[in-house]
Amino acid sequence: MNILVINAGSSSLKSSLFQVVEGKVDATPLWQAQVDFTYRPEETLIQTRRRGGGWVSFPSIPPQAGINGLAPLFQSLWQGEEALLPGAKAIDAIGHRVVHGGSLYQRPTQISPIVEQTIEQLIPLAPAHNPAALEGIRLLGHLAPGIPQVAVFDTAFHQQMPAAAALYPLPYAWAEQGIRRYGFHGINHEYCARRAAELLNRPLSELRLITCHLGNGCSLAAIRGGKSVDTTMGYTPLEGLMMGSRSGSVDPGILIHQLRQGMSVEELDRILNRESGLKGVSGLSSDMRTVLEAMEAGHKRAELAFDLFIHRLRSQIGSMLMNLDRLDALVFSGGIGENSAPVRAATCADLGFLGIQIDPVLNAGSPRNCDISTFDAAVRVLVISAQEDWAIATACQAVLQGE
Ligand SMILES: Nc1ncnc2c1ncn2[C@@H]1O[C@H](COP(=O)(O)OP(=O)(O)O)[C@@H](O)[C@H]1O
Ligand SMILES: CC(=O)OP(=O)(O)O
Ligand SMILES: [Mg+2]
Repeated sequence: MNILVINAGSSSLKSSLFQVVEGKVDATPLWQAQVDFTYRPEETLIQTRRRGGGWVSFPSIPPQAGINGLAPLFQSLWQGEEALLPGAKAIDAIGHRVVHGGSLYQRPTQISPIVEQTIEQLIPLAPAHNPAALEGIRLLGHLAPGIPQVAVFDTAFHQQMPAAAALYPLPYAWAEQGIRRYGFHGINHEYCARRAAELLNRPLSELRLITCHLGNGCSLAAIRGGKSVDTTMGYTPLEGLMMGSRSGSVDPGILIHQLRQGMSVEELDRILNRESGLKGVSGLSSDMRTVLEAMEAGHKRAELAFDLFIHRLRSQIGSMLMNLDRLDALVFSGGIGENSAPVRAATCADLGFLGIQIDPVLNAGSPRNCDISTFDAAVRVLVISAQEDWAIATACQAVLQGE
């Protein structure tokens, strides 16, 4: 069985082709692609890699062509001399990451016209994400007709959160209209919880975890016995932590003020989603690497952006902690969580009173899927590589096998 995964984001797309071997999705994909639509104004960066090989460039497309312009990339899998598969029919299933599934979808779901319609209806709640997922679903439906497609929702893992965590203190009628906290990055929070249980060699059912997904979008989850009991993102992926270019939570009074001053809704949306966070405060970039480099070179606003990021991260870890009766492990994942020793060190600094203490040598040593806490710390601190694509393929396999 071959499963193609499409993980479409607002400005990038990741894709992987997995093989099911002896009933399990093989962790190493046969093929991977990374597409960056923001690489240059006139050029999309497309790179592909086959199992065992290095990244190679694939002919670029104009960024305005968007996901539809990627038809040759996907077709290259089953067409031409270099094709990996004998025809599109050799793909047994296509799995898509869909960021917002609303209240309807609590588990991965095979895509039908109704599911597609719902994803479309949810665009206002995830305007930077759901349109890309839809474009991917439609493109593959066209390129590989008849192959089952499965939507794996980032919201699904948080659907069981208790009402006190899932609702806002707003008029209850709003909650009845669906204005409630959904939470996101569930695919990776759930994966991290399972992987943490493996690394700790303990049953997931008895673990109390806080998972930190720190990528371009950032969120935390408090996980009790494998279930999400609270998370920092809410109705949209704008709530919660400070992110690359998103503000995270701010006083809604500020938004009312700006609207009263005449700012348009579109402008406010753009500023909160694209011009805030690390980018807005540093004035430099939404990329943590750039912020860290500038900080080392003495750039004051980069330092301020970093300090704000850490302050909010620590505050919200504290908030997640209060949903648990103890903490077994704090998990770092996502591009920042996996790669930035300074972020992990600053997040865990002086938390010995909570039983959190990391080993500076282990932390600095490019940890991958391992424990970086000191040997006697009560709380384990783990670094876990996000494997969203593999998790999507695994969910996709389960749906097709009727599990
Ligand atoms: N070595 C590193 N040090 C600090 N930050 C890093 C490092 N490598 C990647 N990052 C950061 O990870 C973020 C992107 O995370 P990623 O999970 O890849 O994004 P996405 O949410 O788009 O999947 C960027 O802010 C990037 O700067
Ligand atoms: C939901 C979300 O914020 O996703 P990403 O981190 O990929 O932007
Ligand atoms: Mg991501």
